Amino acid sequence: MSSPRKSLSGKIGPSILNSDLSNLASECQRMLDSGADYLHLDVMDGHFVPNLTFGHPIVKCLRPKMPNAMFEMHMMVEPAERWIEDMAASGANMYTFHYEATQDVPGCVRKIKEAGMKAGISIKPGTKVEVLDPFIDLVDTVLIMTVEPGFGGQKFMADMMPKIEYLREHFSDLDIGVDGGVSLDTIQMCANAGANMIVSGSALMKSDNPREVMQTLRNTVEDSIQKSQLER
Ligand SMILES: O=C(CO)[C@@H](O)[C@H](O)COP(=O)(O)O
Ligand SMILES: [Fe+2]
Repeated sequence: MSSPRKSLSGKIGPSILNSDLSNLASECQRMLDSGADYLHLDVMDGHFVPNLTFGHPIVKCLRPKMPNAMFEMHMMVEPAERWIEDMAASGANMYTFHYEATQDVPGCVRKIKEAGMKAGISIKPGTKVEVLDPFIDLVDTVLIMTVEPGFGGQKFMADMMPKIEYLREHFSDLDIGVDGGVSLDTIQMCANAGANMIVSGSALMKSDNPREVMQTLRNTVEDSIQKSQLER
């Protein structure tokens, strides 16, 4: 018996990397109040990427202030497995690790699930998308990087769109995320390619009206999903 079809929806996850980190909780709350579906929290270890951000102690402090928020942890750390238990204990909902940062993808996913979180897998711009084929059934989402991980505010790499197109063509129900330089100028490309989980940092943080930007990003994705479903 085939499993029931999952219906895709457009979701917006603000990245708070380029926000005022001295006011992290209020910046997160501002994004939630503006209609964010989840928060994309970028964890960098100064080793896998050439930058440092924050770790599970911060997540633990944020959690009680926003008990119902969905925290997706973008773990730019090596080894990828290192912080699974601590992040789960601190209140993270999803642990998105990098393919390039582990020797054992299935083992890493198993530990994430055993810790009670959803699992996401991400690839850097230089990694071929086909390497993910054996692992798609194991994970909840795939996150395609459209900048070199490490910094917010970089230029969107349009040449990553074929990776998203490949995934959407082969895995029609998969939640596909895109991260890096996503803005009102680049969302149409992401939506056309088939991304449905939209991470956006600077474009939201710099906007005077993040609610309107989120709504436009979401509508663009939803329109594209509807169109592709009509074409099926
Ligand atoms: O993971 C990363 C960068 O490594 C991202 O989440 C970005 O920080 C998103 O910010 P913008 O590129 O949208 O400014
Ligand atoms: Fe990120």
